[in-house]
Amino acid sequence: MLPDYGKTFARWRAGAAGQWHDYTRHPFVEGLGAGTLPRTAFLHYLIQDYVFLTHFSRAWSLGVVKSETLEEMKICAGTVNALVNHEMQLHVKTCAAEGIDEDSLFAATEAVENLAYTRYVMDAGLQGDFLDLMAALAPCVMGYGEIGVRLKGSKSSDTPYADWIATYADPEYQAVCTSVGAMIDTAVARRIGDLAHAPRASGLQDRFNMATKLEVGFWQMGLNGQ
Ligand SMILES: Cc1ncc(C[n+]2csc(CCO)c2C)c(N)n1
Repeated sequence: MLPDYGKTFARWRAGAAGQWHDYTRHPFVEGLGAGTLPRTAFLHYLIQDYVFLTHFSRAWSLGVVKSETLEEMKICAGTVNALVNHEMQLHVKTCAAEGIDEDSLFAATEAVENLAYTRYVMDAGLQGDFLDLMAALAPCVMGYGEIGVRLKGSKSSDTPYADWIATYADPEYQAVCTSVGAMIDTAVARRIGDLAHAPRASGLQDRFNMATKLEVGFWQMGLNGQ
C-alpha cells in the first residue's frame, strides 16, 4: 500500500503521473531491490549524492529563511540537522569502507545532472516563495520514502543494498515524510487556500514535475557511471 504523505503531495504526485513512475521505478531503483545494480554504479551515485546533500542542506536552510511560521522553521531546521549530521554520515561510512575518504567526497566534481537538479531547487526557492521551494523539494523527500517502502516488501533476500533500503523504509524516515507532508498541507492552506482552485496550482505543479524529472536524470547519471 502507498504511504500517505498528505493531500498536497497526493495531488502533485497524480499530476506528475508518468514522470513519477519513471522516477520511482527507474532501472537503478529496480537494481537496488534485485541486488543486480553494479557496485561501481552505486558508488558513483553515492559520491555524487554526498555533494547533492550538501546543496540540499543549503536549500532546506533557505526554507528557514522563507518560513512564515515557527512550525515551518522547525521542520526546515530539523531537516538541515538530519542531513548534515546524520544522512551524510551514512554516505561517509559506506564510502570509507570502499577506501574513499570524506575530503575526496567533499571535493568530488559534480556531474551536470547533479548540478542541474540542486541549482534548480535553490533557484525555485530564491526566485519564488516557500511553496515554490517545497514543490521542488517534495519529490526527493517523498519519492525516497515511497521507494523504500516498496523495495522493502519486494527486495531480493540477498541484495547487498538492504541497508540503503532499510534507511528509507525505516519508520523514523517515514515519520519525516509524514511530517513534511503535513507541514506542506498547512503551508498551502495558509498561503493560497484550496490547491484545487488556486491560480498558482499549475506553477507549483510545474516545479514538482521538473524536480521529478531531475530525479530521473540523477538515477540515470548513476547508471551511466558504472
Ligand atoms: C538524488 C537524491 N534524491 C533524494 C534523496 C533523498 N533525500 C534527499 S534530502 C533528504 C532529506 C529529507 O530528510 C532526503 C531523504 C537523495 N539522498 N538523493
